[in-house]
Amino acid sequence: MIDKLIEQIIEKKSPICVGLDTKFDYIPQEFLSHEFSTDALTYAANNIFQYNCALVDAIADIVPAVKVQAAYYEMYGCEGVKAFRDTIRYAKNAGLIVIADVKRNDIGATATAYSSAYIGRTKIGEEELAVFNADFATVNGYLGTDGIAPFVEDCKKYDKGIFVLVKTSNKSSGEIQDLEFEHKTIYNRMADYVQEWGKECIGTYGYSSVGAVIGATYPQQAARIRETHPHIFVLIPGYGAQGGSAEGLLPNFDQKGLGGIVNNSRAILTAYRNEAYVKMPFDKAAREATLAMQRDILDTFDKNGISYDE
Ligand SMILES: O=C(O)c1cc(=O)[nH]c(=O)n1[C@@H]1O[C@H](COP(=O)(O)O)[C@@H](O)[C@H]1O
Repeated sequence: MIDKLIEQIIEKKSPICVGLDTKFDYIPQEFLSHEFSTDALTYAANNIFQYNCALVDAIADIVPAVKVQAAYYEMYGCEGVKAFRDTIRYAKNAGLIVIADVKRNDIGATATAYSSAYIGRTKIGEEELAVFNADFATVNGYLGTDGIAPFVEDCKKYDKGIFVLVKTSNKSSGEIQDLEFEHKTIYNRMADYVQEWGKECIGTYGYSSVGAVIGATYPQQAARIRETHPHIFVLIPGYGAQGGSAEGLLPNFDQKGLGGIVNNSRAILTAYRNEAYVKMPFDKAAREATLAMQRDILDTFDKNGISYDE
């Protein structure tokens, strides 16, 4: 799966993932459907799905992927989870690669069930069903190898991928991840495991379908990880609303502009509230904000001799 993602990144010159962390409150009043259906949760979930469809239509030709963050759907109950599933389907039909941001993990047997749900298959009698059928899922590796192995198996079996949390973007991520043991930080040790777990999933560009999450807010840590983990492809959240800069993304990338994909959720979802785009409809504003992000990254690449052209 990593090769398919990389091919789209090269084709669109866009190492960008739009985050569909869609809250009902983000939807502008004028877009809300007027028929207040059966109950509030159904109403919210239907509107969220419609909003996502309009956003996907607005950005599908300029980005390779979307990341659908499950928490923003679970908060609307079963109806929200249905919107999550339908959003994944819609984005895939639009030709996008979909990352299910579910950050799952558990003991091996239960991790197998999570993996079946998001990237594998659920067996019912003779049938095998791809339930949420995302291309990638985010996972938490801090339970160790038995909690990740089922996901890796499904990556191989069904040509899927995972991103394992290594160094997260949030302020308190250092409380545990930066602790040192035998002269190595916990996050660096996790990166060692990610490289080991993914060694049979390396594609033609030299990156593995078993990737890592490293926040844009921690460029020095990203540089340290990159020194010794050349095969790890990185999902990089934290650009935009969390303050990560294009300069700070550089340690993740090689000279061909490969090695990572940068997520941006709120700053694109709610771009219509930004002064720069305030007169635009939300979908046009989202597209413009995405194009501005692409320019920012490509200009920074250019200044540092990084290019998608041969
Ligand atoms: O796994 C993630 O995607 C993730 C990891 C991390 O370290 N930090 C982080 O912000 N995220 C997710 O990335 C998105 C960031 O959203 P914005 O800050 O609005 O761009 C949210 O969906 C977070 O849950």
